[in-house]
Amino acid sequence: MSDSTTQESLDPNVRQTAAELATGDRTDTLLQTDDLVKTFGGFTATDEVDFSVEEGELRCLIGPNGAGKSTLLKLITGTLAPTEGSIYYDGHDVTDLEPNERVARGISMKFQVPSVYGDLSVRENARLPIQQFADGEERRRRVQEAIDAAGLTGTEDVDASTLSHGQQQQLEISMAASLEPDLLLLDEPVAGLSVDERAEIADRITTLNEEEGIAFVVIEHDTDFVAEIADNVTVLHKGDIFREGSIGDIESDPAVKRIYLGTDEDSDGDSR
Ligand SMILES: Nc1ncnc2c1ncn2[C@@H]1O[C@H](COP(=O)(O)OP(=O)(O)OP(=O)(O)O)[C@@H](O)[C@H]1O
Repeated sequence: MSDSTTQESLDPNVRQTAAELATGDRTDTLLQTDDLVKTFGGFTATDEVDFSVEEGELRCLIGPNGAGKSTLLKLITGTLAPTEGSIYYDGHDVTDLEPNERVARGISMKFQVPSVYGDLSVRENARLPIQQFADGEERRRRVQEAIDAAGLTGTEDVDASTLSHGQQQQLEISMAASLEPDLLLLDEPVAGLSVDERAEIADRITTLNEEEGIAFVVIEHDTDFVAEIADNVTVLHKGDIFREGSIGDIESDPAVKRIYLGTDEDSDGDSR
């Protein structure tokens, strides 16, 4: 959905670096958070986070429980409002936009818990996001494509509650992808799934990334799954970015091992 027209490039909210302004070049950064802070009462869940995603990138977000991963994704979608800081998407400041306005800009999210409507059929669920912008034959075709892409051909009329957990996750990824996002955020998409279901979700994510150019941020605990899908990994710890790199670099980093074991006092002299 990103479309940098001449009009948009005159938008006073467009953020460009001094170098870009000097040369007229734009980078390929799709998302950038700037000193993003979220506090709950006296507790800081994200602490001045500068997180970025390039166009078409597939990035995994890992970190111990409570590191602030889900909070960061909710700030990006607008489900949570930041305490301080800014979020730039496709060069525009989207910090004050409502979640639905961010969806219209191209940010889509699938939450940790499947949120398909169990008492609606597979077809009715698949139709929900599509009916906002397509009707008639185009709507029918796109709904069927979403169902087929989820591997659910033949289940169109059954209640979604009768699907397996893995099928519900597939349906929900289809629903998020049918909004034609440029950035899709997935919070633990394979939690509780079987080995076969995990492989199918991995396939689905890499296909959407490679064939449709959708950039992903995927929260995941299983490093084998991360290694299978991700170009790049960000490690979040105590609400801030602790490391970024390839999964190979991250897995062999002793400081990362320590934070997972909860013995990280040596790495930053702090514990939370
Ligand atoms: N609405 C809230 N009110 C108060 N505290 C919250 C709220 N949401 C999150 N937190 C706290 O913020 C911290 C970060 O939570 P978050 O869910 O972002 O972590 P996470 O890295 O996604 O963890 P996990 O891997 O366990 O899902 C946690 O200590 C959590 O208890």
